[in-house]
Amino acid sequence: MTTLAITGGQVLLPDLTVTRADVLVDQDGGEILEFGDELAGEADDTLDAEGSLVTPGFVNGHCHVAMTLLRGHADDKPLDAWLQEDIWPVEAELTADSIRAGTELGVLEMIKSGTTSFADMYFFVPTIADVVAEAGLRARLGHGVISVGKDEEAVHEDAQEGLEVAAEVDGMADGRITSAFMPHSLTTVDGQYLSEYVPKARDLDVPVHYHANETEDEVTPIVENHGVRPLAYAAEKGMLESEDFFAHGVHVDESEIGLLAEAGTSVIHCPASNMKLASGMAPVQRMLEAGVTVGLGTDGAASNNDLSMLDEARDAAMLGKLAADDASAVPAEAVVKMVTQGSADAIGLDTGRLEVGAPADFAVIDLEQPHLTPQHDLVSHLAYAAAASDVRHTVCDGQVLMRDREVLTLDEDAVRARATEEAEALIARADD
Ligand SMILES: CSC[C@H]1O[C@@H](n2cnc3c(O)ncnc32)[C@H](O)[C@@H]1O
Ligand SMILES: [Zn+2]
Repeated sequence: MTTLAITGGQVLLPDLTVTRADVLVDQDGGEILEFGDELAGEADDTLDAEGSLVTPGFVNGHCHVAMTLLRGHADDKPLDAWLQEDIWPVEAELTADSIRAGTELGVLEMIKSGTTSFADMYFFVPTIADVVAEAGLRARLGHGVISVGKDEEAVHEDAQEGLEVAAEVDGMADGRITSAFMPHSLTTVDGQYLSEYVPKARDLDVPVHYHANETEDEVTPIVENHGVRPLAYAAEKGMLESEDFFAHGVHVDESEIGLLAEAGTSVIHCPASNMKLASGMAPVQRMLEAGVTVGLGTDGAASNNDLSMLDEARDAAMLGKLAADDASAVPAEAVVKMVTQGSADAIGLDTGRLEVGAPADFAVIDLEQPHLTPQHDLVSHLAYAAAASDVRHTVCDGQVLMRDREVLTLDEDAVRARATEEAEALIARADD
């Protein structure tokens, strides 16, 4: 057995207490073996965590990772105009090479900011899976299916691709990659296709992931055309199972919160995207009180505009208070849970907690920084003060992906150069 010891740090436990301990990891099995003192002598390799906080690797519950190529391309518009005028015309020009370059850039940013797992809905998914496998992360991946603007044959091809891709990538990279069927949203995929293809996803035994209740404009047509709120409509379409998860949940009413709590369907809250597109404020405190599993996601880098889950945690706490008009709402403990166990549970990955036998996924945060001094409460620091650049080491499945801020699985300069080149070529094709 090959082992790794993370030594000298303070460790964040699942109950959000912090304890001084070394952590011993089985790198072959990718799991935590032991917490204790002086474990360096027992290990083949060590990672120094003196003056640092050892936390579970962060889990990004909703992303479109290759959208890093569109970061800063189109800002300051609401969702519909942004997608239709700026984003979709450029995405029509994406190639496998651009997706590879954008995904490499996105996973590089994730590793540098302590994210070890993510859920992703996009195009050219086998290429995304290759990059995830090489970079060493965990991910639940799916092809985004859209019916609007397509003839019937094209929609069937798209939905079929969604199923085939889910079957193809599930279990790749020694099980670090899993999949889902991913219809884009309740308004961009016509009901007849949801009725036909969601049961086929059940036959594959994969969850369903989609966008829902993001803007008022998305709620109104469903109420008008189907006579029910969007999540009741989702339930009619079989998309409200306990393994399913959807992004946003901004405009949900009490009846829908009740449906979610009963069904066990999870919500991925994306506060930065919701603020930037002015979509609204999700009732996160209400959903938590009702027992809904809430995770956190960045959404794509074009509506955020970064992939840092520490930023997302702080945004969730701040926005949650504003939404509830209550400073005690969505406290530090809640967002630290959301960015670890909450997102992991929501997207159905067995990670997000540091205990013996759990997957060896870590972010190690350097606490010896002015903005993290003094250290009254490390959970408070994680929620409100720590930044992506404080992440020292990142470990996923027992493998060191970043050591002392050097990413070991990707060549940072080459990734940035390729992404710059591919992003410029993509925009040029779209402008032609
Ligand atoms: C069909 S692949 C995914 C699709 O979703 C688009 N997208 C990015 N951000 C959002 C958002 O906040 N709401 C809805 N759709 C979004 C992305 O550009 C892809 O086209
Ligand atoms: Zn999204």
